[in-house]
Amino acid sequence: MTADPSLRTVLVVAVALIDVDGRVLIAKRPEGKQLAGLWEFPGGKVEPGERPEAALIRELREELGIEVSASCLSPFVFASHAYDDFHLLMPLYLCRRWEGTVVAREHSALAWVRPEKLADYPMPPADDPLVAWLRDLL
Ligand SMILES: Nc1nc2c([nH]c(=O)n2[C@H]2C[C@H](O)[C@@H](COP(=O)(O)OP(=O)(O)OP(=O)(O)O)O2)c(=O)[nH]1
Ligand SMILES: [Mg+2]
Repeated sequence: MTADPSLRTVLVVAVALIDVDGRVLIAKRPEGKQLAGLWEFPGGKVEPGERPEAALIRELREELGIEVSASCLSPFVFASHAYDDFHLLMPLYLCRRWEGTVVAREHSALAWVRPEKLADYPMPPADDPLVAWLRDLL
């Protein structure tokens, strides 16, 4: 029997960067990408053989131009969401410390948002439970 490739589980790591005022960074997905125009937590796919924290550190360098150390990444909650063509498994880390200033290298916009205001920004359906956890626990 052949496995249905459309049911593959994709591991994506993401982070809620939190600034000194308790605001969370979200980033707008650019045109041409899946889920374009929606706001997301920065991050991306874990490559084969890559540790999740290393993948997140790499993605934050590529996407935002900041340096984060693994010891500053706190595992928080995760999303498990069935999209039509794949199943998304996405741990969300918290991070309050980084080096450098965030720049939108791959996104069309960035926003620092109070947790209770995150629901005002359209995000992928997988993110709804994460937003609720941030609002309730931060
Ligand atoms: N980074 C991120 N991805 C999310 C979120 N919510 C959500 O459904 N996703 C989905 C969108 C994509 O299908 C997948 C992550 O893909 P991505 O486009 O960010 O991956 P990547 O940074 O490695 O970029 P690429 O090289 O594959 O283009 O996870 C979120 O909050 N943050
Ligand atoms: Mg990404």
